[in-house]
Amino acid sequence: MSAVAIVEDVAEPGPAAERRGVRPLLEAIGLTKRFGAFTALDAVSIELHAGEFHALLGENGAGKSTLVKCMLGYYHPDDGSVILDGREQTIASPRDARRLGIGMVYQHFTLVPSMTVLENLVMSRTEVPGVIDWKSERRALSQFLETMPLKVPLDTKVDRLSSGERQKTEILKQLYLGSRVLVLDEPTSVLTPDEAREVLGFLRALASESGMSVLLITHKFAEVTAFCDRVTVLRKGAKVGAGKVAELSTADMAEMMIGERELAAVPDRVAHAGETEPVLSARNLVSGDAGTRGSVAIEQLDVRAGEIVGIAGISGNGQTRLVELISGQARPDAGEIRVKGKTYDASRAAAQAMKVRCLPEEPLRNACVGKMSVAENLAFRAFDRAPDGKPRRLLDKGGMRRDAERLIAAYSVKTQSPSARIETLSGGNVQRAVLARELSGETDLLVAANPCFGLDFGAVADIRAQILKARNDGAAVLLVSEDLDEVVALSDRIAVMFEGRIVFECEGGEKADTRQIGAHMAGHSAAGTEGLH
Ligand SMILES: Nc1ncnc2c1ncn2[C@@H]1O[C@H](COP(=O)(O)OP(=O)(O)OP(=O)(O)O)[C@@H](O)[C@H]1O
Repeated sequence: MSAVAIVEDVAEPGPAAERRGVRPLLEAIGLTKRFGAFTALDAVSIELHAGEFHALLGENGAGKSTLVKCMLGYYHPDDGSVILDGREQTIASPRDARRLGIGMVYQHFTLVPSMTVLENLVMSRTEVPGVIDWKSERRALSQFLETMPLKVPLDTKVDRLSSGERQKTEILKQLYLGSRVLVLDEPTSVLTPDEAREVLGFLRALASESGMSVLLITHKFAEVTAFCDRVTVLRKGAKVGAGKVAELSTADMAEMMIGERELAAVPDRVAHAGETEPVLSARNLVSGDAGTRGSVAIEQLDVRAGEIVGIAGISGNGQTRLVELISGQARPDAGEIRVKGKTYDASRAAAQAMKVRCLPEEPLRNACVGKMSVAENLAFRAFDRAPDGKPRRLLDKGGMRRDAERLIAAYSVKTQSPSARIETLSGGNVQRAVLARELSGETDLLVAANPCFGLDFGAVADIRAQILKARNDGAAVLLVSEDLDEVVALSDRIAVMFEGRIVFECEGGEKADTRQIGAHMAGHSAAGTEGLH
């Protein structure tokens, strides 16, 4: 057995539960879920006590989402039971879960963008009257919100909210619906560090005061140690450990998650000779009306071979549009993008010829066809070319499968087989698959948007190593990330975007002053607006 013995889940309650008695509020016993011949969840049990903040850890594909989906009625487990308040429950649908007070906040938003916060909250109830008395609904909601330290504007349409406000609305929605068990799937990935502390601190306090039980799926050990009472760890669909957070070190938890496997070593940064012509240059790039959410107004942005330029910014400040413009998902209203000195129209042919590769946000939606196989998705860049680069008329299915097997092994993509539909992969494994496709072959320009979003720490090490390797091999890398630590760690230079413009630039790595960068991200400076060049 490894140095970290499997910690028996001794049904010991967390501190708040100790006050309230030992019977768990919710208990899942022996949950098993199979997809065909594949067992995604193998007799997993978990106990959530009243007032407890419980972390659920595991690598990408370990079965965390499958477990909570079984508890919430999205999946019907093949075996096992869910017990609430000591009574076995049949949770056949999410509606049943909601009725029982089990709610979930997803990684992706479930609010209706064209409706206001008020309308969203009212319409989310299980029972909505045929005729809604909006006046009294507003009064009730305002009173409810007054008791909450998290603030959201009731009359604003959701599509006008920042990511942080949307996330807070999702959480408030669950509290408004009266959830007694709240499951959160990586809630802080769209929040700034301050917002993350605010939200988790609030939920921590609320759990202790009200007896609500919170189950937090996270890849961030800092959140587990700062906020959680107990932890359950899954590996390959099985429970491999559980215990009190206070009695476990980060290393213990990491070892439970991955065993004794070594993490990828991040390569040293290779120095490149002198100033070169930029590989990517954007001039006077405009998209959308200046100052509106998500618009872009960049005078100058250059990225040279062998460097990583990191774009830091709070979500909604134009970074997503910038990536869309470079990857061809959107057209600029004005301005120009050049790659290696030539005008770049971001067509598939141009991307092929200029060796431009892109890992967009939400890769399953933006870079994959979910119903096609992993092998087919991995072949999107190359299926119509022979190895010598000549056009190919007939698909080489055998070759596609061999290439897929090679990439799946090289990038440790967890899939049942190359022919599995890519939408059946866990979120982190879709991310790995797309990066495997984009980094195979020669790359002169790599655009990576939030490349480590939702990835476990082992995968983060792998992906960061791959990006640095691409840079060391001479690629120009534009890294757009909402994770400031990631931008600082990986970038040679950093540009901060605020309201569509580049408002600040500085060196990356140890020389970066994160407080100063943070202030510019929040728009707290009238600093220069020159572009990065
Ligand atoms: N509908 C499905 N059909 C087939 N396989 C599935 C399906 N849903 C999940 N799986 C498989 O079950 C396993 C567990 O996936 P799950 O999404 O629960 O992992 P996870 O721990 O939540 O990962 P991540 O951290 O990447 O979100 C994965 O191997 C995944 O490919």
